[in-house]
Amino acid sequence: MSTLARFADPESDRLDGIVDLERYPIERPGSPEWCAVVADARVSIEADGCLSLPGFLDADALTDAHAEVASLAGKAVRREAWSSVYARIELEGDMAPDDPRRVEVRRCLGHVTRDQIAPDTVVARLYASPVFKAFVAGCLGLERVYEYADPLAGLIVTVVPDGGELSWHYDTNEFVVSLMTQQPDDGGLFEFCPDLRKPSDENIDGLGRVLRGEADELVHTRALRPGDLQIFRGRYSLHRVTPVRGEQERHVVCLGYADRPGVIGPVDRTRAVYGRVTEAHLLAEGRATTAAPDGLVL
Ligand SMILES: O=C(O)CCC(=O)C(=O)O
Ligand SMILES: [Fe+2]
Repeated sequence: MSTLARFADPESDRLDGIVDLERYPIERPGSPEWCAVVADARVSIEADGCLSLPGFLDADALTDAHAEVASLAGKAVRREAWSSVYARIELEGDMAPDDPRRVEVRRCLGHVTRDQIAPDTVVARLYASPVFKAFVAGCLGLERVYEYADPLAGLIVTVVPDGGELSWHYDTNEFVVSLMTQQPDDGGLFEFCPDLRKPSDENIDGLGRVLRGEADELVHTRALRPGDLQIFRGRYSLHRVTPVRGEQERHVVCLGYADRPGVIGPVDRTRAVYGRVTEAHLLAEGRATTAAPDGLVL
């Protein structure tokens, strides 16, 4: 498809040429084939909060996505920073130094943010596609999902170089769909503790046990491969990317969605994680900064 044709309709319903539709026939929401794929997906997501769909991308789309993401990743600044699992410095003021909510863990990676990703790239087209959103909603048992309104974090590439990692954390938005475009030589595994926190229950004890390495039985591991899609409840399941080793960086695209419109990351967290904020973050700052509708730290 020509670049102009793609730009003309960034919300095109067509997923052919992006998704391997023979393996995952999801282009007609509600059809018997769609319902069968979604029913299987729900079983996995209910089992441990994380669904993996191997070989989701069409082979040519994966070649394009790999090249597009690698070119963007070349421009991403690698930053090392330490922060709590919430990265909410404003909330830590009165807590004891050994409170699990303020224990600092290491992040060392680069980010390509949504404002740097052109709308005609494979990943941006997938992200905005109404058919794809209907599929994600179906897998999660929801009527619909909304694009995460955060102008930086809504669509993001994590670029993890040799020696880099993304330690334990919770996300602000409910669901992340991740898509690997480049696998590292070694390491870079995705680890998660399904539903470690639940609406109205931060589970501080469980958090402390995981941070102290005393809860291996709660930790699940997934090794993604290029072209695989993963759907994951990152707001409730503590998760991390283990250290990467070797020359080849790890490139993963995170397509963020929420269960309601207008979700945007808080200013302090956005600054801690991405090193900058936008006007939209500053404008949203007047809203509640400590709790979301589910009673958890935003
Ligand atoms: O790179 C990944 O697999 C996950 C990234 C992640 O958890 C995040 O960016 O919040
Ligand atoms: Fe995350």
